[in-house]
Amino acid sequence: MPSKKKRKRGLEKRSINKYSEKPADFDKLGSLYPTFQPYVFYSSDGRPRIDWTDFNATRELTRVLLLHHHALNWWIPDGQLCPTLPNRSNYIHWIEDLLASDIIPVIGTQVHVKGFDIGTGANCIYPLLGASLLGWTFVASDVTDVALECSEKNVKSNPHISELIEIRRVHFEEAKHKSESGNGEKSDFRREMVSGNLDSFHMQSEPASIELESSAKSYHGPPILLGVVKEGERFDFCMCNPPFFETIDEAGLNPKTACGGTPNEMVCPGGEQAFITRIIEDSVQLKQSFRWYTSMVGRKSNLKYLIAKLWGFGVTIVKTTEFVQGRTSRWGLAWSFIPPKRNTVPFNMVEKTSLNFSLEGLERQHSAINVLQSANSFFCSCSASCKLDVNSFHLDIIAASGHCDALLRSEAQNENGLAVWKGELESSNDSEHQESLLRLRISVFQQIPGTLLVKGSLQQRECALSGAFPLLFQKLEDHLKAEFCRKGPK
Ligand SMILES: C[S@@+](CC[C@H](N)C(=O)[O-])C[C@H]1O[C@@H](n2cnc3c(N)ncnc32)[C@H](O)[C@@H]1O
Repeated sequence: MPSKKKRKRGLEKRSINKYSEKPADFDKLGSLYPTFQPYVFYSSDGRPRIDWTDFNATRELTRVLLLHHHALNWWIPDGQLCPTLPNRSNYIHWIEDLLASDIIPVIGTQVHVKGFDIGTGANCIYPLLGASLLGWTFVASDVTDVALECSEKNVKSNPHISELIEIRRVHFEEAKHKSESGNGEKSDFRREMVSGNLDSFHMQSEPASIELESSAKSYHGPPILLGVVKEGERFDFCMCNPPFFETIDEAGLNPKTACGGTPNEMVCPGGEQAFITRIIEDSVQLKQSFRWYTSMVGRKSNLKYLIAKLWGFGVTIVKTTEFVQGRTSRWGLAWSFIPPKRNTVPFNMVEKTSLNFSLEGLERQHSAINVLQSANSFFCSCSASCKLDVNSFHLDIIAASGHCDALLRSEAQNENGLAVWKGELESSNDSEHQESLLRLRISVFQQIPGTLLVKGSLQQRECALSGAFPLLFQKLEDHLKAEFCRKGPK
């Protein structure tokens, strides 16, 4: 049963992901809901199926599942993005886990869990699930009239949770005014956009007059968090299923499914990389107004780019997860500016504590020791503490967040910097400081002549920086391959 009112913080029951194990039982749903029955047919093996390429079928399935499992009334107009519930539920449950882990402490005295859904869409799916399953309160933003009107309708048709959800229009003019009023914020959208003509907005071909220097792909669109979050507001988390694509052609809308999705929902200039980069940049300004900032990411290459960016901005923690649905993977990315709690419960920061790669095609004069020495200088360049053991062919590294930042941004410290950092690492007995250090071991083994295996192992999984391990190891791989591996036949 959905909760009737806001649940107090700490009284949250862990919810069950209804979609994690079994696929939907079309037979049962068809017999319970006559409006769904016409969409169910039986394949030659006798299994009940629906036609995933029929938008009406996927929308009706979503409608009956929300009604059946969550007692939610729901509808969207033709062509609007129809959410797949397993994937949306996974995201909600992941945030539930982040909040429950308590690694990032609660801010202020807020009694109820409060989330911000960036781009709630006509379907308003995250607030509806979060409020009905967990009693969370939400501010849900969007920019298009259809999304705002329809999400409002979806909220109102569920009176038992309607008081928990505020639908908030993103006003272009309001944020522009803020940026002109001298708070130093850059404005990158144009006056004609104030009219609210989002289609012309999406079609604008020139880049905006002020580009984001730091993003490879720049976002020029309506405000996202800055200018939408009100003065003094505090949130436990934000979440976002961003417009993933740069063009509607790129969206290519999976021919095997019909989940709708208009250009306004699926596309933004610069795609998800630019959109999430803007969320990150807004978070740098809003800092501790949110306990966790999160976003869904559609491409693994963007995930790597965004994580490196985050460390560069001095976040205290980065957490990722993979959401797998059928053959499609999406990733969850979370970060915070709040220092992690002392003596936190073990927290599953990375899936793998051991990674490896091979160095192939090595010249005869290059041995395992040369590779270890190169790894040693790689980590020393950022002033991490390194201990090379040439007898056992391994290198032990201890790095603080500043070292990880520097390595991920490829910035080495100067000699003075090295002394300060090393001194800090070696002299500190502070348990909190020790707990927040990343400890790695790099070992090198000969496999066959000309091929070495480099193995990296995380020595302490429960460390706030352990999320940096795969990224650092990837950087090391690039560094060693560039130095030792032959490019091709000479
Ligand atoms: C991919 S849809 C996600 C809809 C819904 N949250 C879901 O998961 O199905 C992206 C949504 O973001 C909205 N959007 C685009 N730019 C925005 C902005 N600057 N602020 C708020 N919403 C925005 C779009 O109108 C669209 O509804």
